[in-house]
Amino acid sequence: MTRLYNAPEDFADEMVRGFVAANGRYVRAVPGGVARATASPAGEVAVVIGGGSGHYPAFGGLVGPGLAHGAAMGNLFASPSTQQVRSVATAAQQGGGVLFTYGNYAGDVLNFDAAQEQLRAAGIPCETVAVTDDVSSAALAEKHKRRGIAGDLTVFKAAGAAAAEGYDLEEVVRVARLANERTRSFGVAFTGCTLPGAEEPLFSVPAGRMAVGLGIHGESGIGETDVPTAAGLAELMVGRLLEDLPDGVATVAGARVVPILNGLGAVKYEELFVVFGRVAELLAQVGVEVVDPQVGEFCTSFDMAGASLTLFWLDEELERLWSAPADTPAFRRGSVAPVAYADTAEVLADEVQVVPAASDESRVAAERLGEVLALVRQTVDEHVHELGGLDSIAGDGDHGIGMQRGSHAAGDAACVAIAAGAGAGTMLERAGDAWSDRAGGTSGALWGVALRSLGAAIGDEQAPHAASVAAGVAAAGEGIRAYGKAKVGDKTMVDALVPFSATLTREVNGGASLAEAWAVAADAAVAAAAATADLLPRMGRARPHAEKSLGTPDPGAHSFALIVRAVADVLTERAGLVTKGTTA
Ligand SMILES: Nc1ncnc2c1ncn2[C@@H]1O[C@H](COP(=O)(O)OP(=O)(O)O)[C@@H](O)[C@H]1O
Ligand SMILES: O=C(COP(=O)(O)O)[C@@H](O)CO
Repeated sequence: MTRLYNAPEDFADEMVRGFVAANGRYVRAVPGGVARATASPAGEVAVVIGGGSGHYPAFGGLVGPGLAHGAAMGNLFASPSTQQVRSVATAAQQGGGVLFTYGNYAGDVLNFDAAQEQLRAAGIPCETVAVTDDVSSAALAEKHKRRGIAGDLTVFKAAGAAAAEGYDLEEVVRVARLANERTRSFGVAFTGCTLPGAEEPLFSVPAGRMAVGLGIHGESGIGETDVPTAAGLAELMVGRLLEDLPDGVATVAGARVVPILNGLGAVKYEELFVVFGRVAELLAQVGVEVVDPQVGEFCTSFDMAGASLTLFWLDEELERLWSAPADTPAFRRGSVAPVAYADTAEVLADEVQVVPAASDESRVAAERLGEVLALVRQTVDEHVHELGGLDSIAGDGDHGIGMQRGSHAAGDAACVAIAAGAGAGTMLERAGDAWSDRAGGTSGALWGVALRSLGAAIGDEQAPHAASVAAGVAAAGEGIRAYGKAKVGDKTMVDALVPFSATLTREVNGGASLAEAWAVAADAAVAAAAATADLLPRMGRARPHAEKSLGTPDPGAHSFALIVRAVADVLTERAGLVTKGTTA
């Protein structure tokens, strides 16, 4: 149970504020997360980490000399948005380029990759290493599909130390890849976590049973077994990790390894020490030389009761980098040389956004579309718990709160744009920016793409009409597919969007009004979303838990269908909004 919060939707923002207030010696707040409070040498490579909130000390707690230069801090269990990542990297970079490193999750990959493209276009060299240490999330042959869990730390630390030693970007990337290749983790859970404001944990494990192969977002394990003794758990974890040796480790005897026994939130340090006693014995029995073991909390999942073991297989260079000094809120070793505080006076003035000229009819249409966005927000509010519940079956339970944050931000941005005299196209583009910026995660990025594509197709000249709306929806669909790379049948929102768009275009081309065409298309989306219950997910968070999701519709397809259905009802009701063929 997460007991202490104000409004649940404000939890992540308030957490960051308090974290900065408590750690001003290490970090300063920047839009989107935190950057080092201390100055770094000009030309040093900046290591920028990040991810969703709810995993402290990942990610903000690992910012400081010898480790990360900045952390993009997303909403609870949702990746930071592209804007957040770009903004933190811009604040953290020192002229030597940027390494992005983070756990390998769909939302993080989408948003960090997009930020990387934007930074490169702005002339800032930028590379990425996604951490893939969780052996339970994919077979060794598909290591690139594995998730990042507590092994994030070894990669961040190696990269941060290399940057501090003056390695250039290419060399920092090499070291981060090597550390990732030589890091393996495996975890278990006894209970799921409960998000602030939620009444139920994201999953539960029957009494006396243990989920094996945990995820750090309240995803249940890949399998289940009886709860073993502490020694039995140590044997399970060490045994599993010794089956998955990294390339370059031919034999375990004589290998030097940093073990990290990580508590997920509700397992006590004393319990971890009991487990670790047996871990150390088992490693010694096979001839592993334990170096600088770590027992504590390094990547958590709120109040989840669980533990993971990471083995970091050192070579000479990695051992030197691991042992190098670091000074961050949550990870300290050795003593770092005294550092001055960063001069932040010049940083990050808000961009002034000028509203482009628009025709009168487009401005009137913007007001009507603003009402539609208010309806989207209301629809999401009414279904927020249902969406979270669907997402908790095989995902991370955040789809409701992510959609809520995004739709509220889009509605607010629409009001600001309308008040500033924006046309319909600009208003939708601003709403899309706000949606993706505030929601983060996969669906936030994709709804941002959708609204921006729709806005670009509609423009600020003419009032939207049935044909331009159908073309805009088709452009939104193409944008989402190009960005997210999902195909029909992968069990994503694309499964509802594609039939919706195809039906809308067909009906409009056949002469239906927008209201008539939208209603038929919404029926198609609702049916297609329901039919995703029979599919196995091939993309996103639900993929490692594919079988669990059978029988449950995809959350993103379902929310899409709810929204287009609600819009259909309003369009039909207010048919005055739409005139056949030409005027919306
Ligand atoms: N590659 C993708 N393309 C399109 N939609 C996707 C993709 N990956 C995931 N989704 C959609 O995103 C939904 C999950 O959204 P959300 O929970 O908000 O994001 P996250 O999984 O990042 O926390 C899924 O139910 C699915 O519909
Ligand atoms: O959940 C996280 C990001 O992944 P999504 O794919 O957006 O859910 C985050 O907590 C780990 O970075």
